[in-house]
Amino acid sequence: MVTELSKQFSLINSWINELRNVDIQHDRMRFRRNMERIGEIAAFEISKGLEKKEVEIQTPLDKITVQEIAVQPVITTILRAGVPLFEGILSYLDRADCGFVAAYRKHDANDYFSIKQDYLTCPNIEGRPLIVADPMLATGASLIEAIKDLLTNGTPTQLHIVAAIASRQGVETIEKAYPDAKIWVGAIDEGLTSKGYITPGLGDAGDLSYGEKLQR
Ligand SMILES: O=P(O)(O)OC[C@H]1O[C@H](OP(=O)(O)OP(=O)(O)O)[C@H](O)[C@@H]1O
Ligand SMILES: O=c1cc[nH]c(=O)[nH]1
Repeated sequence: MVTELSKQFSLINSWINELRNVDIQHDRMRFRRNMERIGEIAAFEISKGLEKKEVEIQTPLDKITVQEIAVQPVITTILRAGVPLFEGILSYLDRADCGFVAAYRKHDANDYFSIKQDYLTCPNIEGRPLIVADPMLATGASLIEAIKDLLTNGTPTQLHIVAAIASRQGVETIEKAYPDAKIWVGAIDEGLTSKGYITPGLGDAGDLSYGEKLQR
């Protein structure tokens, strides 16, 4: 199931507009903060579907029985572009555990690329909700590789994928690979270039957050 968070107009539309706008997106602190804000909204939406439990707390005046998250999720991301979106999610789901995957596009002489993954560190996800943050769901190849590896750490109760911008093709690829996943995306764009860039998209999320990388 996919939820496009900007479909119903709200503040999130303005933040996505700023991520895309060439006159604004090079303000790196604002770019990262807008990614974080999308992560915060996604975390809030995800929290509505988390399993709840009843707990009793003591106020200064009385006891009260309230609802709390029953099982804390594990929040994960793909380095490096995913970090600001991840930080936004973690700032709301602030008792979660966290995991990290490093993946990059390795280009060949014809500029075709494959996904190279060389780092995974993640707590046990058995019986817990798993959230995977990846700001740009382009072809979906990075997410598929990352999730495949993450699932070696246990079977989650729920799988949530959070992206700021996704291509229609990327969403369909993930839906096919993980039909039970809940996909939370800021906006879905129709285009994907031959080099795997979302159009109109926003360009390179990692470079805009942290500086232009040297090609490997
Ligand atoms: O859906 P895909 O086609 O796999 O592409 C999406 C990947 O591209 C982005 O990473 P990028 O390589 O831009 O990040 P970096 O700057 O952190 O290397 C993004 O964070 C995804 O991981
Ligand atoms: O459009 C895209 C695709 C992959 N990675 C990005 O940063 N942007």
